[in-house]
Amino acid sequence: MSSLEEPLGLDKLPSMNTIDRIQRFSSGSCRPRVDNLGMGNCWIEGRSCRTSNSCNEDDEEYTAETFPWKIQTRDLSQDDSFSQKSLTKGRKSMKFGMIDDSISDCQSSPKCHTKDMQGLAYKFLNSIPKFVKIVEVGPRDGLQNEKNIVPTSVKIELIHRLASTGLSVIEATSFVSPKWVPQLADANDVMQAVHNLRGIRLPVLTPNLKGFEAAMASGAREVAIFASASESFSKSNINCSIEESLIRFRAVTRAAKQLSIPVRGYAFYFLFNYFKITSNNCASISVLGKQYLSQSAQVKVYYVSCVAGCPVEGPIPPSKVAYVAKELYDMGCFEISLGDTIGVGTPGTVVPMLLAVMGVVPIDKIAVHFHDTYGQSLPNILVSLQMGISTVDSSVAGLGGCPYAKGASGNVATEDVVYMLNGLGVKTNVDLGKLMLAGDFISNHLGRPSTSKTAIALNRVTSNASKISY
Ligand SMILES: CC(C)(COP(=O)([O-])OP(=O)([O-])OC[C@H]1O[C@@H](n2cnc3c(N)ncnc32)[C@H](O)[C@@H]1OP(=O)([O-])[O-])[C@@H](O)C(=O)NCCC(=O)NCCSC(=O)C[C@@](C)(O)CC(=O)[O-]
Repeated sequence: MSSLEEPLGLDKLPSMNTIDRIQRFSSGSCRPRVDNLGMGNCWIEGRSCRTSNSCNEDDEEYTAETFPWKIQTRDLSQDDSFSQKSLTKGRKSMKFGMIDDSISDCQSSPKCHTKDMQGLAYKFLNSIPKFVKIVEVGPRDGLQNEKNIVPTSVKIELIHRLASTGLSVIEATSFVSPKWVPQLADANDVMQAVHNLRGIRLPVLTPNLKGFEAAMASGAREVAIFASASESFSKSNINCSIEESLIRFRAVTRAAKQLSIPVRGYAFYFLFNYFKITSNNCASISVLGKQYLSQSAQVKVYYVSCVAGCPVEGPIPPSKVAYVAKELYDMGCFEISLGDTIGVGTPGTVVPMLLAVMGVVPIDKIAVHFHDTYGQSLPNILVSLQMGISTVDSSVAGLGGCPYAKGASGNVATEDVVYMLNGLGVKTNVDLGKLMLAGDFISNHLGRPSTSKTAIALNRVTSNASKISY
């Protein structure tokens, strides 16, 4: 029998459809409900009732304490008096949390306190989209940095498994120079094998017209271009300046438009990149005091995070990211994915960056793409959702750890994103169990454990359950 500290099994995970509950309460009516949280089978004005005509007053305390946002009896977004109070009177108001110490005036009266606390929770959760599109980038961003070549057949199997989970977008590969990214040299073979998958979008990266033409020949029907917000790193990643890259990308978007091919744009804002530098200019490159050495002796490949700003150009302002994002949007990209490539961003830096981009690109065209090197992806995603972003990039099993840069890890794990969204009552259409099978498949092939904490916890439950002797 698993003890209390064991994680819940897949079939027992709480699936609070919080957003629906809040809206349901504001109508004040009671509706019978099947509730796997044991929260009673009917709610009136946020109180858990056994039947629709006998609400048990005692439950209110239990509910208020455990799920303060559930006792929502009015739609606060219309109630200016409350929002004005929490917005204006608070001395320590947080930008998006509206936490201020005027709430403490309510401490003495439970009624007032409960209502204010419900209001805060409502404000934290109400702006979160009801549906989030997950863009799975594991087969491309996840695998591109793998040192050992993954067989084409394994890449194809991974895409098929991901396609069975309910994911609607799976980034399949890149049509880039095999000298730069040997792992994806089999791009054509992969796309020939999967391009006919039904009901799934399979975008591929194309840095220039050559890549675009190769992608079209392979059967690809959607492409992605990728620009950086800092000169020096544009040169290291795609061997040209930002402006030159934009010229190249305009040629790709023009060609794509003629064939009605949708183009996604990536804008890197915390640049993760690599300089191919000879030893004599190593000294100038050491941001964060760390230098990551490549495996190859003859060329030192340094991975430099420019979170503290570009070692050459200094801080990269969000306005620069907004400039690149707007250029990509204006040339016809249907969506702009903002990439925190080595995961150094925090909610404190993500918010101003998103505000800058939201000033020039419609919010429903913005996606966020977080790597989890510093464990900041989920808080960064949550704050993005609270700002209204509804497209999140992620990588099954958290693939993408860079074999050259010690400590640099992959994208946020898709399993962890789905678990958090399920818990928030946000729909994704992704089956977590099937997703974990895909993650197990690729992790077993790579010979290393998944970095998804959700997968690790749930797999532990399954293995414990299988050990229980009956
Ligand atoms: C862009 C180039 C090709 C320019 O590279 P270049 O050297 O400037 O290009 P070139 O025109 O001089 O060509 C050099 C060689 O590459 C060939 N070539 C030229 N273009 C292509 C192509 N499309 N596909 C295949 N081959 C190509 C070309 O034919 C030539 O072959 P050679 O004559 O030497 O035999 C090179 O810099 C490159 O491939 N870079 C790789 C960029 C890359 O894939 N980076 C990783 C993806 S971005 C990313 O991961 C970040 C993101 C998006 O995930 C967001 C985030 O995580 O934050």
